[in-house]
Amino acid sequence: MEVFKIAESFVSINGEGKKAGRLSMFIRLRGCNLNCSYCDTKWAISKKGEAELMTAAEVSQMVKESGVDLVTLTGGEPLLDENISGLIGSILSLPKMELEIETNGSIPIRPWRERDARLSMTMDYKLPSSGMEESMCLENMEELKPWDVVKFVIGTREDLEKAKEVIERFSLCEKAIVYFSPVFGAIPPDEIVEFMKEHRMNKVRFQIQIHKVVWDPERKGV
Ligand SMILES: C[S@@+](CC[C@H](N)C(=O)[O-])C[C@H]1O[C@@H](n2cnc3c(N)ncnc32)[C@H](O)[C@@H]1O
Ligand SMILES: Nc1nc2[nH]cc(C(=O)O)c2c(=O)[nH]1
Ligand code: SF4
Ligand SMILES: [Mg+2]
Repeated sequence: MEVFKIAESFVSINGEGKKAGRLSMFIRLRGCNLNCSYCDTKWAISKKGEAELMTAAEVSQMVKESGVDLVTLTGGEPLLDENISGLIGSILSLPKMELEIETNGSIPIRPWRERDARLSMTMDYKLPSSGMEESMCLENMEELKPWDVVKFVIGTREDLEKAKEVIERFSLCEKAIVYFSPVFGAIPPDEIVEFMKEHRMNKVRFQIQIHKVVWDPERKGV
């Protein structure tokens, strides 16, 4: 029986993406293949370290008992787990359950594309200030569905220019929902809005991580 390394699980309001503001059950898997300069979850990058080992059936039972109707599968990098299909299937077998997967843009999303509109991807494009841009899997740009999100987490002016270039090169606003979000505390948020105004980026949405405003930004489990 496959087990998953759950670094933490909790119910909170969703602080990011198109379902922001709604209650969600967060399931954070351990282990990541990248090491973004700004990562706010560095403690979960290593495969080692504290984790609860749970089967897909145990996770879906926990979700069912939680009473929420949305799951955010995050990490670390959730798509790194070779058995992740089993966990996705198990969560989606719960009636009316919605599932969003936070993924870093370096892993092909194709294997999970044919499933169900209840499954959406929130996929990052890692910009220069992350130090991880060369790991981006550009084939993913052709796999996006209209209900997916592409998120640009922006730390510098150079990041803004690069995000604009990538949006135009892959016509991203025609393919998915596009967000700009500041690296928390790294760039004045109004600089991002001014850039959007200057370039009339009518289809890009601006977002700040809500949970970092509601709680101490360093706090885990929220
Ligand atoms: C911790 S990551 C886990 C999922 C996956 N590894 C990824 O990078 O998408 C979840 C989201 O938090 C964002 N994030 C991490 N650190 C951040 C920070 N300091 N400020 C803003 N967003 C951040 C990431 O860019 C990603 O969109
Ligand atoms: N409240 C809250 N919302 C979130 N949305 C995405 C998160 C993540 O770490 O992937 C996250 C998180 O860590 N907390
Ligand atoms: S890919 Fe996600 S979890 Fe991994 S280092 Fe970057 S932000 Fe952190
Ligand atoms: Mg987070």
